[in-house]
Amino acid sequence: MISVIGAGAFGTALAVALSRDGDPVTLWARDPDDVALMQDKRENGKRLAGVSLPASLHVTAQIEEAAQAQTMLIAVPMQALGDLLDTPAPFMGRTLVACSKGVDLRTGLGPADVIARKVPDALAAVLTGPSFAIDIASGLPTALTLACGDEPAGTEIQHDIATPNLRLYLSTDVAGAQLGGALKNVMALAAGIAIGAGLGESARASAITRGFAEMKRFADIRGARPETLNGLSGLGDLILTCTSEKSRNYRAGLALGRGEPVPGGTVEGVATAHAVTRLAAEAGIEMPLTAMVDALLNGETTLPRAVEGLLARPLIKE
Ligand SMILES: NC(=O)C1=CN([C@@H]2O[C@H](COP(=O)(O)OP(=O)(O)OC[C@H]3O[C@@H](n4cnc5c(N)ncnc54)[C@H](OP(=O)(O)O)[C@@H]3O)[C@@H](O)[C@H]2O)C=CC1
Ligand SMILES: O=C(CO)COP(=O)(O)O
Repeated sequence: MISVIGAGAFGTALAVALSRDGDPVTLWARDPDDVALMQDKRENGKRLAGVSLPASLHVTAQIEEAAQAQTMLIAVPMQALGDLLDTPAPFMGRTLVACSKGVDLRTGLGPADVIARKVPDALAAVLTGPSFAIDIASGLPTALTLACGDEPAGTEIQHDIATPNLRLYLSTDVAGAQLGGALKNVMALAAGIAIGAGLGESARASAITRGFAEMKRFADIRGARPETLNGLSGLGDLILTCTSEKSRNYRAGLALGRGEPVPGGTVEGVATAHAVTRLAAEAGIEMPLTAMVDALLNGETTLPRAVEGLLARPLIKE
């Protein structure tokens, strides 16, 4: 049996997709009132309105019920993951599949690393790649990366989670998979800024391409394999998120570029830009786009100054 921890848009979408064919799935939400409403309406009106919850999907606010599953997909925002696992009992000895995309501000770790640190006896894996919650919930074809350091165990998880419309590719590069998903959100902010500020689609294409170079540079120093960044978890998700207004990170970038307030809610790239700017500086590598996004978000620069600074950088080899 599978359970999903966190009934946001993504957790709900995964739970719907995995239970659609009648398989029992438990979805855990922290708020009992939300759970009562979901049970009553058979819909998560707060986070994924318009999608019916299949009959075999059980919603609960009791973490012990979710812990009856051997495989638990954890889909809470990145900055909430560490706190959630501070009560490790329900998660011990389980297979924990991290679905968050980001870098933990406090530790600089990715989601699988946070799991490994907080629940050392669990088997940690990462599910990531190009996938809007609504696409998954609607049963549209989606291909994702399932990364697990233990290849035989990863193969089992891959087969447990895959559905006819949710195709999973296996990787053993956990570091690369979790970084691709985190860093592409920062680049989606940059791409949105370019369009929002009226810099044009050519500028956005440059931001995506040079952003990808930054992603690979950072991933390299964190021990990721280059081919992982070229796959679904890196390039695949970068393309999706930098080109679609369904992305919250891209929309936040659009707002920033237009000089409007950045919308609230789960915009993972904001904290990731901050964490990665610090980590890159400590490691002595250049990440100019990431640093620009972070500085703009923090009000440390203005858009004209940021663009001028990027264009005035020394001319280098590609
Ligand atoms: N939406 C998408 O298309 C995709 C999202 N993701 C990733 O999934 C993660 C979650 O995103 P998403 O589902 O969209 O976010 P949402 O904003 O839709 O929902 C966040 C959910 O997390 C819950 N939550 C927040 N803090 C805690 C906490 N401390 N303990 C328990 N639950 C908590 C919220 O509960 P409450 O309602 O009570 O506040 C809410 O149910 C992110 O890292 C995101 O990058 C990955 C792929 C696609
Ligand atoms: O990760 C996602 C798609 O793969 C969702 O992107 P946003 O968090 O920007 O909405």
